[in-house]
Amino acid sequence: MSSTYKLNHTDSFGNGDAKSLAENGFSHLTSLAQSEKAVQELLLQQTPMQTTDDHLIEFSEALRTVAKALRGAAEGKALAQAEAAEWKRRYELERSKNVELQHKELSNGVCADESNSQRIEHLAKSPRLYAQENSSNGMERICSHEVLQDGGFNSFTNKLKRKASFKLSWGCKGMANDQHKKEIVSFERGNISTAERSSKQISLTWESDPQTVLIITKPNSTSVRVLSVDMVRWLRTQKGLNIYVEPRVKEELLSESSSFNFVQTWEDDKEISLLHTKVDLLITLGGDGTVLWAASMFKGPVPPIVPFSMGSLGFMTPFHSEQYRDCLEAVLKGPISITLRHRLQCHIIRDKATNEYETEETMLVLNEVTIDRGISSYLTNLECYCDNSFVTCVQGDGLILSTTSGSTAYSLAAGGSMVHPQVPGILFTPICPHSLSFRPLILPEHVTVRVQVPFNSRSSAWVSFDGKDRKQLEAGDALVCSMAPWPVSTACQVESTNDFLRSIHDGLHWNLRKTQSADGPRDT
Ligand SMILES: NC(=O)c1ccc[n+]([C@@H]2O[C@H](COP(=O)([O-])OP(=O)(O)OC[C@H]3O[C@@H](n4cnc5c(N)ncnc54)[C@H](O)[C@@H]3O)[C@@H](O)[C@H]2O)c1
Ligand SMILES: Nc1ncnc2c1ncn2[C@@H]1O[C@H](COP(=O)(O)OP(=O)(O)OP(=O)(O)O)[C@@H](O)[C@H]1O
Repeated sequence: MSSTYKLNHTDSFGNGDAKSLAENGFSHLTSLAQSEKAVQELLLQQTPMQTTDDHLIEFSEALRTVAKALRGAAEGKALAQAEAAEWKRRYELERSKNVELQHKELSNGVCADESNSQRIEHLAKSPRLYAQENSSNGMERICSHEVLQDGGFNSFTNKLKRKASFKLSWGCKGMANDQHKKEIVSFERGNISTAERSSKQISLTWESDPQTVLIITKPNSTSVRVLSVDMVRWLRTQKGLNIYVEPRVKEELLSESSSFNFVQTWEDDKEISLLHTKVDLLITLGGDGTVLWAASMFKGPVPPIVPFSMGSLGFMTPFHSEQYRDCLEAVLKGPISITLRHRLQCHIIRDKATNEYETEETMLVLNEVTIDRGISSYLTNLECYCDNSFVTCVQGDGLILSTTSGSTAYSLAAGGSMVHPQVPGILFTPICPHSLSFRPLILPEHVTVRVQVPFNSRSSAWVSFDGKDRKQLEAGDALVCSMAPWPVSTACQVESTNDFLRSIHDGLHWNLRKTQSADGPRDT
């Protein structure tokens, strides 16, 4: 029988044996006393000038050690400040949302019972904890719309608005029982085994009928414009849905016919920030850029997206516009397979910021965040850390931190691997590194990556988010990046893996080669 053992988390310092430590400590003391004696004997033999030089060298080494320690402490502080600011931002966001809902409820005259008010109080104090408690109480529904959107108090918010609810379930294609089984790691009797895989094909099943659809369209395209007119009319007359479009599109529709005045839109950013509470389904008409654009409008939870291909490549747009009616019929009925695409949340910490709350607005990316040399002709010099551990210094044109969805975009062009979008991870791909040994990395999804422009950098660097919103990073500024809690779910044509393979075959002609003919030399 193999021996039994326990798996434990250990800290990075390790916990050595106390006895051997004491012994080591004793032998250190003895050797220290001996070396001190040796140093004294040496000093007696030396001239006064030599002694002064030695002292100066020793002193400068000590100063260097202190400077190194101070730099380490400053780096640790910057990271802690970034984290504190992010938590504060989330806390304020949740709190203001809850207070707003509470006010709405009072003004609607709905009498909140005691348990609801306690829950609101609890949420306002500790939104994240509440969401976790709620989502881990052994229910089969492990990732519900309500949990992502409202922190779990759906019965209360249902009184305030009408949103279609749905559930996500993890299961194998074709399996009758698609109930999610948690991944179980067992280490009984010294044997480690996993019972279930955590990430299976995900399907979305509506629990109540979707009622509101948002349509986002690529601008300046006649075919998109023609299709959007037809689709809006069909969704309204045949499906009786409420429809939101961008202000530009509403104008286009009204210029077509005044009968489109039922179409809704928004006026400012505040209204955009509330869209996720009203919209059940998001339809995009365009290419991958339109999907990126639509996702970037949602700084928090994103409604499920049905992307129609009206561009040239369409990695994330599996649906054909010609059959849009059949496709939307199927989606509105459900269940549908989805790809849950992770996003990265990024924020810039300015060296000039005087306190930890002075971070800039958090940016969410579906493809990647890129730090490059911009218009500068010098090499970028970027110090990279992963959870406080030094990774490397990028010297080249720049660095791409990509999601797995973005692995087939810019990261691919820079030599990164193609990764199935359902794999959670952060790709660390250099752009033209001036080194023969810089291979791209894939980091696990739970890490925080920090990229800093060193104080002695010759030039500044530039950040862009999904290829947009360029910002300058001066010496001393840093970009902090981690996995966002709000993924983007896109409907699949068949299912996630089939769609991914189809897109790399059709879009990139991956590994296309004429098949070798059967005639010719063979192994005997
Ligand atoms: N050298 C490069 O390959 C390069 C350079 C700059 C930007 N980009 C990519 O362009 C994206 C912005 O896209 P856009 O449409 O707004 O700009 P765009 O109009 O310049 O199009 C960029 C191209 O990248 C494709 N693309 C976008 N996301 C993709 C994905 N996840 N998988 C495969 N291909 C994808 C698009 O279909 C399009 O053909 C950026 O996020 C970046 O990934 C690539
Ligand atoms: N609703 C929108 N409002 C403003 N800009 C948009 C919108 N939708 C898309 N864009 C921008 O338009 C550009 C082109 O969009 P998209 O990539 O969808 O079309 P495409 O270039 O024809 O398709 P493909 O990328 O497949 O070749 C992108 O830069 C995108 O950011």
